[in-house]
Amino acid sequence: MVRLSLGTGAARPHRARSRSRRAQQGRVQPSGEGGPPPPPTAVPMDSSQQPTPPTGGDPAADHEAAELPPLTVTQIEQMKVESKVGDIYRVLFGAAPDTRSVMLELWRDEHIEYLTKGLRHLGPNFHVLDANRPWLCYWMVHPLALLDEVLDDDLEDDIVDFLARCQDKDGGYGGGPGQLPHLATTYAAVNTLVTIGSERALSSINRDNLRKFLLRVKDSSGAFRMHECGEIDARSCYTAVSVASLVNILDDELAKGVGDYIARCQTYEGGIAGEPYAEAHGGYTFCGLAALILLNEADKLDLPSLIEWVAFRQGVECGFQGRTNKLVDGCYSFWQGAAIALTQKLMTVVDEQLKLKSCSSKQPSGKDACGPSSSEQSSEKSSTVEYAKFGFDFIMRSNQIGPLFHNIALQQYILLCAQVLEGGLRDKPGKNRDHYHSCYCLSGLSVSQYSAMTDSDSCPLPQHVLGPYSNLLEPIHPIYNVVLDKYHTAYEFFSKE
Ligand SMILES: CC(C)=CCC/C(C)=C/CC/C(C)=C/COP(=O)(O)OP(=O)(O)O
Ligand SMILES: [Zn+2]
Repeated sequence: MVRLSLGTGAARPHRARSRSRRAQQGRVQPSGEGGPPPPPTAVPMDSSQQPTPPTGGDPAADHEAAELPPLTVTQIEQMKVESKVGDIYRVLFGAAPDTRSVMLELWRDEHIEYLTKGLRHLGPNFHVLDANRPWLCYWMVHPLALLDEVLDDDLEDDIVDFLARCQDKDGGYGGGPGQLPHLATTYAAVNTLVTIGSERALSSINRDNLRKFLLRVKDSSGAFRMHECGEIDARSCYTAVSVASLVNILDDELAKGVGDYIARCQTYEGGIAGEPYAEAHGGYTFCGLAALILLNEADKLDLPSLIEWVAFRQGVECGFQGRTNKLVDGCYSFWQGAAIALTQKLMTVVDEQLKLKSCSSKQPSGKDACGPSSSEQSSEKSSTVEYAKFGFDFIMRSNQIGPLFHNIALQQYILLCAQVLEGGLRDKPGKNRDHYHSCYCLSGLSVSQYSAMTDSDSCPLPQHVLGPYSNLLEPIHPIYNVVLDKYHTAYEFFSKE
């Protein structure tokens, strides 16, 4: 096994940590409206149990004063009574909650420590995931960026060097040095490099070769294979389109036929399956919708039925399930949460489709009565399309409607059920933490915190951030799942080329 040696580079003075604009605004006391949502009814509750008694002391005493939101004991007690957080916690963990759980606090320092330690020990500790090492980089680098944690320069350089060794001489990235290039690890490597964001990181991506690799894995149907002779699914289409769009190499040749393949993956339930005639799943629903937006072909989907399917995947436990009749899982906070958040900017298409639906239900020749469908209009698109602009324009667009899921309830699931006290996040209570779930639970938390805002990078109001305002994460570009500031840097960088 080739070992990734991290943290061994020559020491350089560290950059000053620059907290973001949002973090600099400091903590804001949550307003009354900002309290936790109503209790999730499916979590079994013992009605004979009273909320946890007051601790009797100053809840701030355990923590540095500067690190605490200005909540009084009475306010915390009131929150406990209103939200039954104490009850839920006791049922889940069989113990009285600590103050930070009751306050629904994001355990930032613990998560940062867990993720940073993981990055520093990437070589020897993860040999079981030897074919996934760019993923491991992404699953740690991205949540650290969400937490606004700046990596040491030498660590960043080591990651850039390692990913350069995973880059195939003929394009694309393998799971480790010398491994076959694969679309999933290519996506993970490109997103990691964009998140690092330095000139060195961005210029290490060989775009000409990446385009050749993408053409090699493009099937005659238009869809993509995960690797040469590999499988085709909605995930391979998304990862190909996402990296091509991000590094500004997406063109008609790469785009041709992908949208039609993805549209064929939408099922009778409304969600998107991995392949035509398979079962709708949150992971593929995100992939399919995100890819279609990057291709400016979201109107090829039946969006009202997609929205309905995703919205009903949020369970009484407050988290999302990945498919019908399955258990909720923290990682779907992103796959389902981001999919439905994306539709908040697609309401014009949704309205048009609803109008067409009502026309065609009134008269079979609804097409004549209502004019051409948006799909018919989209086939008239010009052939000199600036594809990278679709990702850019989409994020600059305002949300046309508020959240179509319970954004506060989702935050409650992540903070109360998915967080591990020692740092890291997980699928659900009883499961172990891991870097994949840490990445996607925090990505989902960010999406839900910003979902009530009209503009994607404006600061959410305190009532949209469950728990102390210091829980607020960096916003992401939800199509690529990279932190928004990092996306803008990459967009500028690759627009110049
Ligand atoms: C960018 C990229 C690579 C995206 C991948 C998207 C993604 C998460 C797809 C899910 C794949 C899948 C069928 C999981 C089911 O697992 P399961 O049966 O263990 O879980 P379930 O019970 O929750 O359905
Ligand atoms: Zn999961």
